[in-house]
Amino acid sequence: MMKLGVVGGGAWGTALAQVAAGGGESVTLWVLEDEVATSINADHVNALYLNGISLSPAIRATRELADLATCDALLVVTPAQHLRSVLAGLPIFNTPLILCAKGIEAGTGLLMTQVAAEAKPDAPIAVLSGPTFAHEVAAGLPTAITLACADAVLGQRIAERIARPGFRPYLSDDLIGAEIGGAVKNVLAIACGVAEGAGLGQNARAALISRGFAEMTRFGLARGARIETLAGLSGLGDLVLTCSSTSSRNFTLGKGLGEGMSASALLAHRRTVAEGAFTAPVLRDVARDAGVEMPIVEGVCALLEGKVSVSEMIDALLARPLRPE
Ligand SMILES: NC(=O)C1=CN([C@@H]2O[C@H](COP(=O)(O)OP(=O)(O)OC[C@H]3O[C@@H](n4cnc5c(N)ncnc54)[C@H](O)[C@@H]3O)[C@@H](O)[C@H]2O)C=CC1
Ligand SMILES: O=C(CO)COP(=O)(O)O
Repeated sequence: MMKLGVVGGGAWGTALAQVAAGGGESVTLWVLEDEVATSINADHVNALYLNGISLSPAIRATRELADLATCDALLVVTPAQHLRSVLAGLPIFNTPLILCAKGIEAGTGLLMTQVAAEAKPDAPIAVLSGPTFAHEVAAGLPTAITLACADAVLGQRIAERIARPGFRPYLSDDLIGAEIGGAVKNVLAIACGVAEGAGLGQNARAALISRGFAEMTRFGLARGARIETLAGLSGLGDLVLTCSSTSSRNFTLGKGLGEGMSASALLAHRRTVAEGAFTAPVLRDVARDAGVEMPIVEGVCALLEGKVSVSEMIDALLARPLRPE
């Protein structure tokens, strides 16, 4: 039995630890905050990030990255902007890393697989991504997810280790496709939240999802992703989920913007992560460099940066030249 560790004790890391411990196997979960470690080890809850879920007693929280050194594989679930620093502190070399963050690194424009390859060049890499609200997964509700791994044998071993009756990984070897879907959909979910907050109606949301998917596809294909991955769980599946629900932090951030609040007010003092706010400007920049048109992403950036009002953002999208679909 593969001994799994989890790096990151936010909502998703905790939910994945719950999945990994689902058969009673012991799981070590590295967390940043003392209070999270205490709450998990003493009371089997993560009151800060995943309140209301009873966790398996087989999950042991630690604040020492060194405690993960004996694991056979690690689910890495830090926010995207902290991946590099946390990997740098991990005392492992060739332990397989299953990357679960959804974002692009600010400053470098690198995807999570590229950051991991720089930080741990000898570690085999997999990507786990899909339409997966943490609280539903932790509660055991039915969920399907993409597990992308270049090494088919390793991918199969990981899939068998994490599969549960209600948690179904689908295997792929398209790591780039799997990670691009998750990174881009967060930015598009902000746009859909804006439409909701501004009361623009359901037609507008469907248009943003469809035209957003066209942007995701253009960007993904330019980076070597495969269309079937983008149209699968980790792309379109996650886009639809995140663009349709106030359970999404990104959608909720957009809703606040659409209601007229500023990004700085909405992002100040928040503990949980809305990855799209960090990914939007770097995605815009790498897309521009690659000559890929992403008008919805451009609009979200301008709104986050306070350069346009909500109505100016919407008007700019509606005033674009008519063109074939
Ligand atoms: N919550 C969800 O439903 C899902 C989240 N994800 C992805 O998982 C990743 C983690 O998100 P969540 O678990 O939801 O986080 P969260 O929003 O629940 O918690 C924030 C996390 O950031 C950590 N953090 C803050 N400062 C840090 C630092 N300096 N170094 C390392 N860690 C730091 C906190 O300890 C905490 O674990 C994100 O990329 C997110 O997009 C993916 C699928 C589902
Ligand atoms: O990635 C997610 C669901 O698949 C969670 O979305 P949010 O980060 O917007 O809450």
